[in-house]
Amino acid sequence: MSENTKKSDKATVLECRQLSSGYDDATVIDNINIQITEGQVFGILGKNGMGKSTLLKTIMGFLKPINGEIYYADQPIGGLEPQVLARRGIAYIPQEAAIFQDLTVEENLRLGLPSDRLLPSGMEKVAAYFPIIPQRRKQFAGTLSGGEQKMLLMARALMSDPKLMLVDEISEGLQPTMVENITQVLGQVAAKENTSVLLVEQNVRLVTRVAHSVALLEIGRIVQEMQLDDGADNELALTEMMRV
Ligand SMILES: Nc1ncnc2c1ncn2[C@@H]1O[C@H](COP(=O)(O)OP(=O)(O)OP(=O)(O)O)[C@@H](O)[C@H]1O
Repeated sequence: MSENTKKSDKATVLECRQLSSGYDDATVIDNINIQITEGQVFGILGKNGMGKSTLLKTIMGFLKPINGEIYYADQPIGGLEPQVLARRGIAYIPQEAAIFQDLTVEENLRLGLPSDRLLPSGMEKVAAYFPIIPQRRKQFAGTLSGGEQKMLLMARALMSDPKLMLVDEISEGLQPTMVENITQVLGQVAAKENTSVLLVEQNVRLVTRVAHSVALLEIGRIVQEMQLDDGADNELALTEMMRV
């Protein structure tokens, strides 16, 4: 049975068809085709400047596609505003720590919710993945460590019960133990909540540990795509590919 046949029993959550995007006249991502099913973790590996953030910003509506289409839950979403997509269940975790430093952890979390009434159940959900977050609810977010700030970003995304999470280089600048923790949470979220995750990264180890499929992005184009087989030495193979 081909991989495509195997994938077809799960609903497609995100599909990019011949997607191109960029800034002003400069095309940065070019003719991208990806398909992500429910509960699937899809990793995109690429070095600096290859277009990883541009791809996520385009899917999230911060940039308008130059060409091609984006479908989310079978509906075209290309060009819709980020807040519309957030309400429909897409959570975006940007590369920069986009938290409000002068607000408490709890106040930051509230901002991700349509109503304060959802805070207790949201906090309960977050506690299962990041116990430290409820413990620090009264602490100013700006006083959290870099890793804890990334946890807060993920916690805020999780509280909105997303169907799809777009995660931009979450491992950047983090200690290996923190990367390990976040990797485990991403895997658990996909498995338990059936959330799909599109992860763009330079960290081959993280992607190999958690992703079901991986694509290699080079200068805005996907040059290789593979399913990650359990047991195979995917980390070594992907590290070699990244080096080329
Ligand atoms: N606002 C912008 N205006 C013009 N060009 C931009 C802008 N942001 C990014 N670029 C260019 O687009 C290309 C891809 O950048 P992008 O940030 O998508 O790459 P990346 O793979 O996420 O890299 P990194 O890992 O360094 O964040 C780069 O050449 C970059 O200089």
